[in-house]
Amino acid sequence: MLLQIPKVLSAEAVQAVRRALEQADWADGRETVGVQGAQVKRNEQLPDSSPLKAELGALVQAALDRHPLFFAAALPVRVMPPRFNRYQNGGTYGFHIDGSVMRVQAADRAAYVRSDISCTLFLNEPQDYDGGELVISDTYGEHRIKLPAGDMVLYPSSSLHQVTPVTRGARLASFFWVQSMVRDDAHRRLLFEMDTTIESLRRSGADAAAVLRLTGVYHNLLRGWAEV
Ligand SMILES: O=C(O)CCC(=O)C(=O)O
Ligand SMILES: [Fe+2]
Repeated sequence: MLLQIPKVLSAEAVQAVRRALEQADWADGRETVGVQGAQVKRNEQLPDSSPLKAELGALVQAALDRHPLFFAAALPVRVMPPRFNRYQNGGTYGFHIDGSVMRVQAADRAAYVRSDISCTLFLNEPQDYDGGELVISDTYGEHRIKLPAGDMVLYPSSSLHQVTPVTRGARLASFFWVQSMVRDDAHRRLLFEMDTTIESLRRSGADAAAVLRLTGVYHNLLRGWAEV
């Protein structure tokens, strides 16, 4: 499922993150990627050891925790600490596939996250730069994504994707991966559709007993599919 989640960060939070990123020390994005990715990756990132990365990452993670749509769509069990990237002067990240299993910290060999879902949270406005589209290729074709600051896209980590060259200005984003309690994307989508439909039925004042039974079906499907 490819889903856009609006307003993960407020305008004020976006401003604060962007101001902090203006002062930041950036590193070559190839430091956090394998051989395959390094051939096509031309961008900058906050180093994993950077205190600013930890601070801004915590802010993003807190915003995700408050967002009901993120929980409903991702059913997160583990989230990689968010990273931050910048593309400018032709910066790009050619077609690649994200690593399937990631270590949270190089020193901690026990902490792994399986990447079920990839997320990009846009931190500046589409009119600030040319190019920099996130192109996601799946069985339905190619989707080109470029969102307002504060909005996020999530998509299955099994998809090939690229970021097209930024030919004017700079593109700033936060990106991270989620291990979902429901590994199968098709199951996750069914649960998301059921969850949001139950919510609209509830809001429209539908028959409470029927809504209760449907809620039971939702939870019993989740109980069957969840790995926690
Ligand atoms: O910058 C983005 O939107 C995506 C970055 C990406 O695909 C990656 O770092 O694996
Ligand atoms: Fe990627």
